[in-house]
Amino acid sequence: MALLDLQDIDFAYAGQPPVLRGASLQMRAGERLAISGDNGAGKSTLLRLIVGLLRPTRGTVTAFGRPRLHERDFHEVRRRAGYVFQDPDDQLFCPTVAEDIAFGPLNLGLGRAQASEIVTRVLDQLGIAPLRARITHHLSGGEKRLVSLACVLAMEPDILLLDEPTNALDTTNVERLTEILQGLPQAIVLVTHDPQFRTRIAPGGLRIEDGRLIDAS
Ligand SMILES: Nc1ncnc2c1ncn2[C@@H]1O[C@H](COP(=O)(O)OP(=O)(O)OP(=O)(O)O)[C@@H](O)[C@H]1O
Repeated sequence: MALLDLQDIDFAYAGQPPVLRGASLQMRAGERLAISGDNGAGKSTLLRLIVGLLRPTRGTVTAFGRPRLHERDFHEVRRRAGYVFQDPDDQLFCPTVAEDIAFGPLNLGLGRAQASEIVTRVLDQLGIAPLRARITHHLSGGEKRLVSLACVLAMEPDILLLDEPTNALDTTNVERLTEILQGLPQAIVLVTHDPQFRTRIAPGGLRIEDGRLIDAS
């Protein structure tokens, strides 16, 4: 079964020319796929369509074996597809790092103690345990990005949707992130402008050109 199956997607923002025109992609469990394309080509738009933050004007989004049409269909998709936004300030909204990471698990109905264990685990996994009690708003750009990833990993998603995850990271943290992602079992859709990072995470790739996804490998 494909985790994701997008068929012939058209999309335009209101009053704008089309961004996507007949875009299709399939992803299977554990697969890694890089999406490249010029600035404004529609990469972030494609990720938003996958999780239902936007709806196509034509074409179908099938995720985890089911067609997804209505808002209620996308609740499960957002739980199982961990989306790390391009801008961490769109992702982080709690006063402290620990609260931000615990938010998703608590929302799923886990108890305080269990959520706290998850916070410890993902902070350790990303090597950012000292950030636990920090005020999110005061973190550096790179720290925020790692905390965004921690929030998503805390939900144990089946697939990660990563929008420019190396933005604002120094060389050491890019290296650490590369090793972490290489070691994860999840499928990954990776949007990045960094060719070296792309090659190490997702050798196979697609490129958005004129609204279509074409083979870039
Ligand atoms: N909310 C919006 N309303 C109107 N137009 C938008 C909106 N969001 C994005 N766009 C436009 O849609 C096009 C695709 O944007 P998108 O953010 O998907 O590109 P991208 O490939 O992710 O670009 P980048 O590499 O610069 O991040 C761009 O021309 C952008 O200006």
